[in-house]
Amino acid sequence: MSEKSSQTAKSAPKNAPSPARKAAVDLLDQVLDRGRPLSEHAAVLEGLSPADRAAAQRLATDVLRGMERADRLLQHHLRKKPTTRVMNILRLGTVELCQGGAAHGVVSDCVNLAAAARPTMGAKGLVNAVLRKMTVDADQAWAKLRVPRLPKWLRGPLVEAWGAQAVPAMEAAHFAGAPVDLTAKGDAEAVAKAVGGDLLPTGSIRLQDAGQVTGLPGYEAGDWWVQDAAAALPVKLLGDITGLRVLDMCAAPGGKTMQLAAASAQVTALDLSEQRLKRVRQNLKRTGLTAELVVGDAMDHTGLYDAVLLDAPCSATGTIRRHPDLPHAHQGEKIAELIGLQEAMLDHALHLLKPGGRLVFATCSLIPDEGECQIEEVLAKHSDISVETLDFPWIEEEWRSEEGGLRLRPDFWADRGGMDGFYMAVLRKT
Ligand SMILES: C[S@@+](CC[C@H](N)C(=O)[O-])C[C@H]1O[C@@H](n2cnc3c(N)ncnc32)[C@H](O)[C@@H]1O
Repeated sequence: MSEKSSQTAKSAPKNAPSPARKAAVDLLDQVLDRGRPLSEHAAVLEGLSPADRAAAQRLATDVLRGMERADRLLQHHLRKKPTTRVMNILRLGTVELCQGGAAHGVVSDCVNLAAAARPTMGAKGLVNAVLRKMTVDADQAWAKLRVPRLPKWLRGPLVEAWGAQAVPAMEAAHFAGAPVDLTAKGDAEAVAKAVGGDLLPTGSIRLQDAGQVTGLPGYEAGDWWVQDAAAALPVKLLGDITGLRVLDMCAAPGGKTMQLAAASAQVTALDLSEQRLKRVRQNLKRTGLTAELVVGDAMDHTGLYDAVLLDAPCSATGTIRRHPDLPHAHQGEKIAELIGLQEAMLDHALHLLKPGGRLVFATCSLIPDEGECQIEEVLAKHSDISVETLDFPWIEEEWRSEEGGLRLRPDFWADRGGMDGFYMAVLRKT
């Protein structure tokens, strides 16, 4: 942890654990004990300094990424498995020590963390003894362990869909984490220069080591927003949309709404969640872009549009690089329901298209039932719908899927730092 993020700890009573480590373990408890994703725990981070908040999130995601390795190392030193909270303190200490954390600071703070609460107080000695052993050579053992695997509920279907070679490559991408990608409101080359990033072939700007993004040039002026390079492609597939009426059917937090507005479309941004739509409003304000915002259920929405973007709710399994909590927080029990919702939304979205209008269907999922299969079903059901041929110079042949869409995977662009998993296709009403 950085000096800055432990400042609060310095002013705290002697032996108080650092707020960032305590919050990191609280976050891990929520994910691993209660099955709730990290995005739902804003309350855990309340009252922390921005530096501690960032450190807590980074520590929790590092532990979730490396948990399989940490558990393998820990099992050699534990006769029986301790409570989840004690285990999470041990996981945090192990991951930090194996990734270059300062031995004394990490061990003593994890001991303080155990001592700070009644339910874990009795495990203080255990935490001390186990983590001290880890300081000897656990980092070398760590480096020799295999890349952590996805849990079985997800690994099985992915091996079936993409093959036994592809999945380890995806797991390596998940373990490596993700760089920060930006989408420029205007001149992408100028933004790349200003922030010192690389301009990707698809027009996004990539920063391998971004630091605090709000401190980057052009943030206040709203010259760009953070958006994975793959997530920026569905809107690009619409080409020139100047002056067209476009419905962004599931808009929040608004990355694609801003792209549509920046491309001079007349945008209606719809979302079921009033809370999440507030983020769209803030994003539009910062970037000086305009869209009509509507809170409502996509299934009740009426109107006729030149184009509809349906970035549907999905399993989000394509975003595990950034959200390593996802495969741990649940077992995929909601996926069948999501597939049904996507199908119903697709059908409804087609009714909102003018004749000749186009619909982009996208999901940040690696599961074909939430991508390719949805398009195959639409084509089988609707004789007036066809798949548009995608003809952009930045499309790589490897991305094309049989039914005419694009399949993006985290193991693609491995030499550049990967991309989120996504599916997208453009349909036309004839
Ligand atoms: C994948 S996210 C959209 C991301 C967004 N397009 C972007 O690029 O920032 C899916 C969104 O669908 C919204 N949603 C879920 N069910 C909905 C419904 N029935 N009608 C409208 N929006 C819905 C969720 O609130 C969520 O914001």
